[in-house]
Amino acid sequence: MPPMLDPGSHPGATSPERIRNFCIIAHIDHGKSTLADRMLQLTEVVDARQMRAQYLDRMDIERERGITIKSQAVRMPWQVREGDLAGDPFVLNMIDTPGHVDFTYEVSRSLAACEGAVLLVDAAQGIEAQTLANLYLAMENDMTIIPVLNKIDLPAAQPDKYAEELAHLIGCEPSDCLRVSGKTGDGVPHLLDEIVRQFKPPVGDAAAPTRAMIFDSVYDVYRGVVTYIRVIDGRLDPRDRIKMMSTGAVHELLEIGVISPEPIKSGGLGVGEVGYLITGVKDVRQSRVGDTVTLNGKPATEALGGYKDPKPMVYSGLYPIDGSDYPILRDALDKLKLNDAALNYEPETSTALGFGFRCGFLGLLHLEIIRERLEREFALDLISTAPNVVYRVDMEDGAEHIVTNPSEYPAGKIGSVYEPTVRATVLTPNDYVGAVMELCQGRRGQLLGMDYLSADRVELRYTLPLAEIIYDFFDQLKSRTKGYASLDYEPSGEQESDLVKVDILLHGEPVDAFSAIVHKDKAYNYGVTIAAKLRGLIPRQQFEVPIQAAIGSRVIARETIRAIRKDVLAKCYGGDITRKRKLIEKQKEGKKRMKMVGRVEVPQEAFIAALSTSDGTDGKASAKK
Ligand SMILES: Nc1nc2c(ncn2[C@@H]2O[C@H](COP(=O)(O)OP(=O)(O)OP(=O)(O)O)[C@@H](O)[C@H]2O)c(=O)[nH]1
Repeated sequence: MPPMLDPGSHPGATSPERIRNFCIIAHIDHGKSTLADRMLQLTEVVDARQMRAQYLDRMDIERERGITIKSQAVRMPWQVREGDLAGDPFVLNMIDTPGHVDFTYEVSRSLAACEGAVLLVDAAQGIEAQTLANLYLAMENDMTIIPVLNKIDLPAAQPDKYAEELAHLIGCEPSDCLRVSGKTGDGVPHLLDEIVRQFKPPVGDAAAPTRAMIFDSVYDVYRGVVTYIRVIDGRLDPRDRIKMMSTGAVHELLEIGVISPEPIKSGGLGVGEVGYLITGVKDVRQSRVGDTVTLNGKPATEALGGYKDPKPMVYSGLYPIDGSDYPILRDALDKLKLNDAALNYEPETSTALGFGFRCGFLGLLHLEIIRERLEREFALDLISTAPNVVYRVDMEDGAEHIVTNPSEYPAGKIGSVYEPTVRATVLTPNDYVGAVMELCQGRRGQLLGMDYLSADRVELRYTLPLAEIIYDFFDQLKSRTKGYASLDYEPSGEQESDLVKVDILLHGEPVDAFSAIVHKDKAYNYGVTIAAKLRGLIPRQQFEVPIQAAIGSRVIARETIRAIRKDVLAKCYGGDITRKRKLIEKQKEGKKRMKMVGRVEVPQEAFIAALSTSDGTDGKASAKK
């Protein structure tokens, strides 16, 4: 018998029965990237020499923070080692999914490109909130699930205990849960065999008009946008003219191929195959996640389901600390936008902070990532205003306003105000249920339900206003449960709430950067805190300066900065006029960095200090879930 051709080297010619498309889903830090690395090594896609930890996490920020932001797809050849299929060559496409709530939509598209999911659980930690959230997503997509306990090499691992829990959750036998160590590689070959055996091959119609789903697209400086696709029906070949079904835009396919783990050009991709394509477009907005690619000459009539436009959930103003950096910030945002279809921004000006941009993000982590990239890749020093959610305001006269910036809150007779809500799942040991409930109730949460996953682990489900989560909710949750609780949430629409806009006034002038939309019961607290903070930060002036917090024309809190005259000439006796001049010049220099709010001079540092402690984003812990 002639030797079998390695199917991994023949993209475009692999029959669907020989393909398995899968992803690994896990709670953060349960070892997904480490397991993926081991698979790359065992399938000899990467040899030991090239291997570096977390091969698939490309971005520096990802590697440093140990989180996965952009999904990738790798093609790996695998010959089953044991049992009935032993010796048969298969192609495994591993699709990496981002692990954070901000990117739930991208996760759902990655899952839609697979038939199976490896549900990975740390054998020393057990099931966590994201394990559940990901499992539910996988079930909604009708995927086959292989439960796997990881890190069995750890002395603290309790695989028997957690196999029971997992089996109970999925409805299988504890013995169906595989046991592996991504670190030592133990059990991983067996897992690869089971992936072939348990996951279904892709199904599609090779003769039908081509339909391929985009599950990721990234901008590359040299090659333009690289789009990751999974072919559902028909096939795609080099030089085809393709059409994006959501926009109708037509492009020529300049290159098509697979990632293994570097890009390899191919003669085309057929039913069930996963790979990349390049058309020369320069903006990821022209190649959107969830969209369907078809052929211009023989287009499909119906797009694949599930396409959604990314919608910003959280807004914040970004300002350069040095006003002359504004053009650099603008260019930097233009560049980042090429790689990020969810990033939104428009110019705005603030009395306190000068010229900047109002930016829309998918969530707090997304905000932090963008801010960090701006600071790191473009050497910008930035200040961001406290993040806020998007409000819908219905006026009594029937007009509707969408408010993304508190300073644009409409004046006049307001009928009702709506705010976005999330459905949150908290998993906690039994002992902390009281503490978690207290926290959620304090944040205006409504309990939806509570389940015992095992004797000592409880799942609590709440509806919470998104605005209450984006401050320090996660940090509070961790500190009240000694780090044992985990959180996951997804958008769940909007609710009418009793919200008011609180303005902060300096000597009667509103300071836009501190305006906030808050619940009526929390307005007083917000006003008092900000007013007290500013009093400590703003230097005395030659006249008395009241700091007030107000709702409309009603003042709810007040602090006063007493008057003082700073006489720089006080120590200059005698008539040395040149020295006096020098001192006055020096004082003028200092004043240039002052911002004028009405008649009050405020050093920009005061605003920066007040903002950096009033926003919840500076705690690094909030980035990780
Ligand atoms: N002892 C042991 N440690 C492991 C194993 N697998 C992963 N780790 C460690 O667990 C930590 C998290 O592993 P990652 O692979 O980064 O986890 P991840 O799930 O990809 O994390 P995110 O990308 O942040 O979601 C790292 O410090 C790994 O070295 C294992 O099998 N045994």
